[in-house]
Amino acid sequence: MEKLRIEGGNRLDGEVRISGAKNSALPILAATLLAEGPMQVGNLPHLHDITTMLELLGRMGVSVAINEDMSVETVCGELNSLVAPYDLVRTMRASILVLGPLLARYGEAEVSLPGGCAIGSRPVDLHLRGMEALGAKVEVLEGYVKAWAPEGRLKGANIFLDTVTVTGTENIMMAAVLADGKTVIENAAREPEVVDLANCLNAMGAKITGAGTDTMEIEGVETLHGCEFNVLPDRIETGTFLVAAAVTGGRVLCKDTDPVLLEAVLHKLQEAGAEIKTGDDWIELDMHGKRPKAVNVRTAPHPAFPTDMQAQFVVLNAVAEGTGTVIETIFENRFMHAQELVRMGADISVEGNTAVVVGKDTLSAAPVMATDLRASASLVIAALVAEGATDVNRIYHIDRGYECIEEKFQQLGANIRRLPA
Ligand SMILES: CC(=O)N[C@H]1[C@@H](OP(=O)(O)OP(=O)(O)OC[C@H]2O[C@@H](n3ccc(=O)[nH]c3=O)[C@H](O)[C@@H]2O)O[C@H](CO)[C@@H](O)[C@@H]1O
Ligand SMILES: C=C(OP(=O)(O)O)C(=O)O
Repeated sequence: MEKLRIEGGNRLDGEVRISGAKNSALPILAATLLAEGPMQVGNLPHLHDITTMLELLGRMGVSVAINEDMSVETVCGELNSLVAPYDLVRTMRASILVLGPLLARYGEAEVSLPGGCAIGSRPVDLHLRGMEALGAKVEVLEGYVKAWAPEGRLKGANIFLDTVTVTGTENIMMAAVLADGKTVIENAAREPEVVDLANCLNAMGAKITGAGTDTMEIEGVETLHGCEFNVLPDRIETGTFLVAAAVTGGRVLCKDTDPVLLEAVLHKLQEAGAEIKTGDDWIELDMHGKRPKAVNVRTAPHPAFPTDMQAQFVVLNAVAEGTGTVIETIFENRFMHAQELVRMGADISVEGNTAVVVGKDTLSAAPVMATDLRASASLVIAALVAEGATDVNRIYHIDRGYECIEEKFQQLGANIRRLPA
């Protein structure tokens, strides 16, 4: 298995281009199933999850072509399969996002239940209840969700989500766009990726209002057409590079990003002592050689502090001046990085959903194991400041969510390389 070897101690300094957002690209690729006519999706990040989604679409019978500018063109007509099989779904939970579009346009779908993952149980009950509210019949049999629309077309409905769910909101929105009548989703997720998907669907001819608020209204239409759409910048990749620069006392200019997408994160970085400057599509962080100050963080749905940045801030606190408390309210088991960081000399105690992190002057290198995507990112950041050479193992997690991670860090002056299996 490949690993990353990182020699810590270099202060990061430089510019990095931020890629398109994985969590926006995946639902938008799933939405191409709804388009009668060609769709062109640009600013796609070069990631394993994107390849998996394209493979899933291809297996179902969507024609997929990659253009010279790396945008993807899809044409989705007659499909030869309405099944998302286990071998693909098990590597990527976001495969569940084909459920809504398939039901909406083809009246049936069979999607393997996504497996458990290291950050919590992650059920999909709210997705399924949403489909039922829209008139679908849903059965879970032999590990597969089988859903069909007995009348051929789904029917608009009022749906209240008990818990704010990002992919749940996206799945229900994609099911509702072709339904007969109006759907209202209450307690909808407000994440920028939900808004990006709604913008894309509207560009395809959908009638969605209220995206970005907790109440969305969707007036069903008969058909959707193709369009050209560029996915928004990755706010989590942006935040990861900002934290990496901060913990090394360095400076980074993130280009092709959007400061509006990560206000809560920027606010915490300022509280940690970073100087932050922003423009329309860039963010510059400068620590001026200083050590960060510990900050308290509590994750919650957007616009509050994102759970996908929690692990990175645990590392920031681990090397900061003072003690920081990190509370995880979204996933019940998202502190797997804490144990690995402790092996690098961090002082972290986890009780329930709270990690108390006492800042240390320095961390020390140790072989560590990545357990999930953002945990992997946090280990890389820790290795950048640790004394000695750290090997981060099981990096297939990181390749799900970070494009060319070692090249981008090298560009900023880090000593990092990928070692073959
Ligand atoms: C591909 C993608 O966009 N992934 C993101 C998405 O994941 P994902 O959409 O899977 O996360 P959700 O927003 O659905 O999860 C939020 C909470 O709701 C619970 N829940 C969710 C669905 C459901 O049917 N029942 C239920 O109880 C979950 O267990 C969790 O406790 O949002 C998460 C929260 O911002 C991010 O960490 C992920 O990076
Ligand atoms: C948890 C994440 O992704 P996924 O929902 O694809 O597992 C993430 O992006 O941090």
